[in-house]
Amino acid sequence: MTTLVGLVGWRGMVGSVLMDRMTAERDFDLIEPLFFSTSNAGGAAPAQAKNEKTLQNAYDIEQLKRCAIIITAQGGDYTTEVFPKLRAAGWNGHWIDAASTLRMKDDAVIILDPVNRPVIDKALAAGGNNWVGGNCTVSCMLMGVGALYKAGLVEWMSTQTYQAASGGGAQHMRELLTQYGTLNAEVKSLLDDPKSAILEIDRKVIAKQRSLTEAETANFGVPLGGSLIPWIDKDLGNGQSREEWKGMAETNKILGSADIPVDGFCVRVGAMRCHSQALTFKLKKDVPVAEIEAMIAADNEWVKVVPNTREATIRDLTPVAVTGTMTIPVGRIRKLAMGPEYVGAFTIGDQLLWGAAEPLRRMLRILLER
Ligand SMILES: NC(=O)C1=CN([C@@H]2O[C@H](COP(=O)(O)OP(=O)(O)OC[C@H]3O[C@@H](n4cnc5c(N)ncnc54)[C@H](OP(=O)(O)O)[C@@H]3O)[C@@H](O)[C@H]2O)C=CC1
Ligand SMILES: N[C@@H](CC(=O)OP(=O)(O)O)C(=O)O
Repeated sequence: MTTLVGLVGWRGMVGSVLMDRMTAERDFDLIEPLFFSTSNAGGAAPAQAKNEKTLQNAYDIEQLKRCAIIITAQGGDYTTEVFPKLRAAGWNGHWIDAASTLRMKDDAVIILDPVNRPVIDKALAAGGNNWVGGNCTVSCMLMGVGALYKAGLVEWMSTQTYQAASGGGAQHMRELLTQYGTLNAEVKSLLDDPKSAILEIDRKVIAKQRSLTEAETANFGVPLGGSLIPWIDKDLGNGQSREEWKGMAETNKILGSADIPVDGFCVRVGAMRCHSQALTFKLKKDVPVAEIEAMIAADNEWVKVVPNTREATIRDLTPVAVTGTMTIPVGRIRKLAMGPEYVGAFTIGDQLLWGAAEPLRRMLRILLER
């Protein structure tokens, strides 16, 4: 009998990327999907539906209990409300989740199988059934430079991120683009005149940015278009943002390692859906750059080492080059001035693909192929 797989959050931004990837990889050929909705129970399920063509109520525990596997990209509030009720009702199926709610629970594994398949297999053998996608920045980083961790070479790592608007959700992407449009409109006539003074344009742009209304900055709280925001997620009260805290906590949990120090600054920039990051490694020993490049390149089929030249970097190591692709480029790999064990690198990933949707559908495949 085909496995009944519940899909919750399938029409959201992460869910839509997940549906596209599942369709492209023919995952639906292997399952009987049961689609849920928090807002439109009784409505029509999407085209991928087979026998069950009606949307079920995503809060109906009895309907959820029918599923052997549930994949949710509905968000943390949904997980907080539904997951405990479902387990309390005796459901022992597999829960695959994009939200961060359950990530650090002892009985949950952060799934990123090209990096931590042994951790997943060990949990499966022990009867584990809670599988949670990692933070997008952490997942994209480990897809790129996981080889150095696997080889036990990393003494510590510092990361400075350049995170896209999509990390906040669909409304944040819209807000960013609207701001860009507003700023452009403000100086359009001056831009059209090649003889206009650039400092006049600059003065008008900054005046507009500073006078954006509450409605125009409702999602980010401050202007992002033409600016940046060096704080992502909650304030932990110790000087660190929650996004920065995830770097070390999740990296170590994914790897099943002891506490390798990972820290740095997480910054929101005006990119659309690719998270970029500059990494500084202190390695445990001096390893030649060519060896580091070879290790990284051989780690998985998606990572791509970009030669550390201007031409290759500006062509292949940008959000514009990477968006919508599964490729994780790692470039700018070089020894730093601090000493032979200090290595710098720059990496980028589509935060909706490897950062959110892809690890979920790959976990589904792992469960189906057992
Ligand atoms: N955005 C990101 O970068 C990442 C997000 N995540 C996790 O995934 C969760 C979902 O994020 P995201 O996909 O951005 O959230 P969305 O807001 O795009 O979607 C969440 C839900 O909102 C409902 N919804 C209401 N109006 C609409 C509409 N007009 N279009 C589509 N859906 C609508 C849908 O539920 P319904 O069909 O039931 O009405 C949908 O499943 C997050 O809360 C987070 O936990 C994880 C990693 C990265
Ligand atoms: N916090 C990330 C997006 C995200 O959803 O992260 P998490 O899955 O850890 O809550 C960002 O804003 O870029």
